Amino acid sequence: MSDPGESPGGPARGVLQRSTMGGRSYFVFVLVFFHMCIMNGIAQLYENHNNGGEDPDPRSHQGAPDSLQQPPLGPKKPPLGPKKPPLGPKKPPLGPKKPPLRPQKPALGPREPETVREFFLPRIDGVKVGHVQKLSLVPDKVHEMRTLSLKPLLFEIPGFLSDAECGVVMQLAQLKGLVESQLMVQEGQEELAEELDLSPDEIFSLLDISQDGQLQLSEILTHSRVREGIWLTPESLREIYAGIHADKDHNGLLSLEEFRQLSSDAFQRFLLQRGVESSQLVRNSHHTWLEQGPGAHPVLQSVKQRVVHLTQLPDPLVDLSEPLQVVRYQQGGHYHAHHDSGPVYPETACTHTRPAANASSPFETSCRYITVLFYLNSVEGGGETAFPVADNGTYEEVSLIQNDVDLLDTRRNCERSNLRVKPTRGTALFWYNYLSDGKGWVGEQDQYSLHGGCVVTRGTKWVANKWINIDPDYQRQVRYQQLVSQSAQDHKDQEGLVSSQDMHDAHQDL
Ligand SMILES: O=C(O)CCC(=O)C(=O)O
Ligand SMILES: [Fe+2]
Repeated sequence: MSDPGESPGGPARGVLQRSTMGGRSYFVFVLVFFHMCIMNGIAQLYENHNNGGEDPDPRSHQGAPDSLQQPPLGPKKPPLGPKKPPLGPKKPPLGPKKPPLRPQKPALGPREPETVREFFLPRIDGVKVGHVQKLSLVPDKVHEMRTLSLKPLLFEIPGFLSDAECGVVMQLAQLKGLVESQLMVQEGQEELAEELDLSPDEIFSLLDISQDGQLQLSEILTHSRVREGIWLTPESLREIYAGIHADKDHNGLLSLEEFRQLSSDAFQRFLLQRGVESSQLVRNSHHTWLEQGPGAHPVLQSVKQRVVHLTQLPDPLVDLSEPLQVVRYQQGGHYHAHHDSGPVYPETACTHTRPAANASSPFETSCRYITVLFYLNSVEGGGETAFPVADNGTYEEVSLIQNDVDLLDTRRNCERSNLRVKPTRGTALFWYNYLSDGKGWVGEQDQYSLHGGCVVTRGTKWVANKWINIDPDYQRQVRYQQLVSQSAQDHKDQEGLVSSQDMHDAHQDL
């Protein structure tokens, strides 16, 4: 499954308003349950945890960081590269296994219609779990980067940030102000639901994975762990069943007959009236965003530059990514397991390249190719980052919840995760949310990159996320960068600052 932390359930208020009686009510129920079940399997898969209603930050709702949404595109962003030196020489050595920045061009398969790829994303070789590579990220210091898993490709770099830098980032975040990371009621999925045209029997059949004519709790939860932003557990689902008299024969299962009789009014009313504590949400934290471009605090700029070196990506890709997200969990805080970015489908639009998209798409995700997670403090108790299925032999969605044990539940089952990283101040984790497509670009989502923040049992936990946004659609990424560069250029030209040669040189990196 993809990120459970985003608007999977959908439009409680809208549905309540619309639900009347009889056939209409039934139809609405179908929509509601479709939300619960199918939209989580589809729409949610398309989006990432910060799109949709959980995140009150406007840049999350609308997709892109403020600086990327404002036309013209680039005032806050540095120009894309007219003056940049070639990519290779300025990168620090990463040890013997460093992949070439411009490997031999692989066969491209079906010929691409517009431009041939001229750029190949570097991808660091993990070699094997436990492998250590030396990095020179800053002068006079050698960092060690240890491979923690190959699925996902995940590394740990102790001391990536100094104690003082961690302090500055936390202070800047506090100065800016943190907001709750999750809104209760998710908006914006109603129209999507109305486009759906499935009968209750069809929905039932889709949910009934084992095809035994009964819906088990795990079959419901596999498709929808989240309702109204609330993390559903087997217990809470039983409570809902009891509250709306769904399970008439009290056998813990929903038959088709029981399923057909469910009323959406009752279901919605139960959830909304029950009242919710923050511990029952998908995510229980506060966060803010810090820009890292020119004019930002030197520490933030320096961290960004270090990320460029770490990832070996060209500056523009990092510059045009989301700002730094700083997150604070208070005692009792958590973040259930999720993917930072959604899977790739032809219809998927990336938030950051939306200005360069040809057509509007109903599905949007942040397209976070890489996550760099910084621990800004060492946590007194709990708060580990869990990777439930890291290096698992297989990834099976249905195996994530078995016998009432939900591996994605970081409040209860973190200790069952394949990998847990204890927060240590200054350490950075770094992983790829996507595989390579084998042709030097972004491939499939790496399902093994599921991760979450375990409940903080003592003290406060501070982390920061640097997400590197890259569009799996190479052409769209190129178009977007050209657009940004052109926009920045237009600005400069108006001010008489640059020559046409500079314009010509733009985007040589991509
Ligand atoms: O808090 C953690 O350890 C993980 C945070 C995370 O996954 C996120 O913010 O996306
Ligand atoms: Fe995450």
